[in-house]
Amino acid sequence: MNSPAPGPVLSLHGAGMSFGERVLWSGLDLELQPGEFLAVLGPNGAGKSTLLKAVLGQQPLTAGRLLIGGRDPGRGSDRVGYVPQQKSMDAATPLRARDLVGLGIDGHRWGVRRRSADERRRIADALEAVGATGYADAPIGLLSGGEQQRVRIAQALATDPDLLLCDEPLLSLDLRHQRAVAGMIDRRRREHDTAVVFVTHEINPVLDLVDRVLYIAGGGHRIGPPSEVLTSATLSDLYRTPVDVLNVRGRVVVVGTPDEPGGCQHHDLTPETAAPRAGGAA
Ligand SMILES: Nc1ncnc2c1ncn2[C@@H]1O[C@H](COP(=O)(O)OP(=O)(O)OP(=O)(O)O)[C@@H](O)[C@H]1O
Repeated sequence: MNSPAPGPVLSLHGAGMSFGERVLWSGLDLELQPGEFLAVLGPNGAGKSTLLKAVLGQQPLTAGRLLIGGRDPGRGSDRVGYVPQQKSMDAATPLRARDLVGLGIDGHRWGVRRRSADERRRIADALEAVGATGYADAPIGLLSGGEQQRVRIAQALATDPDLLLCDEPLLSLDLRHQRAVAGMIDRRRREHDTAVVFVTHEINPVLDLVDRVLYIAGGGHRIGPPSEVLTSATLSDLYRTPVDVLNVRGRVVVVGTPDEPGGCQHHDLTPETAAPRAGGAA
């Protein structure tokens, strides 16, 4: 395992992202520590995925500074693992799960080549860590959504990154698989001190794991522990309209956000069991 660089894994200072007149976010200050779990929330189009692209070095900031382990972000950095938004793979995709994980290690190289014993071991270890050894040689397109998601996480972790970026990794998974995927990511950060940036529309399945929430909406943002950000007062202030955050049977439910064309959105932000840590949310 890489020993994590001392100091923050990710730093944003006065960071901003705009497209023309449209400001997605601005004045964003964040220092993410090793092992920290940051959930990024917000309505469609708020700029959550664009934040991940900035961290990946694919979209330059329009203001401020972004550093990964004290360095400028770069494409293909081994320090950053990325689980992209789920797209179902064609059944005819000519790749095995094992090959997809291998691309996490050497995907930047051209051409077919034999892998070293060390690379083969790293691939096998990554698959084992997510419980995917049993289908390592199955064509990726024939795996279920939950199985494919495990393989994507194995791919993102194959280089032993200091920072794991996940874009809606729970999308279209059932409750059991949501728990399994969230648990896998949590175990990783606890055992390897990997910092996690987790973009999601559903905070509930991960609420007990989250250290801080970054909530982006309408060009503004709030950042802090769930109990401070997921409150009626904070979200009403952010949305500049009355928003209620309810605690319903252990779930955080946000009511009244103006994200939908029809007006009020009723949007279930949290999971299924256990009293959430956002205790002040009701
Ligand atoms: N290169 C670009 N040029 C112009 N506009 C862009 C560019 N990249 C993203 N956008 C716009 O920025 C907005 C934010 O996109 P982004 O994908 O970050 O949203 P999101 O918060 O991840 O949304 P969702 O929850 O729907 O996935 C969108 O309206 C998108 O069209």
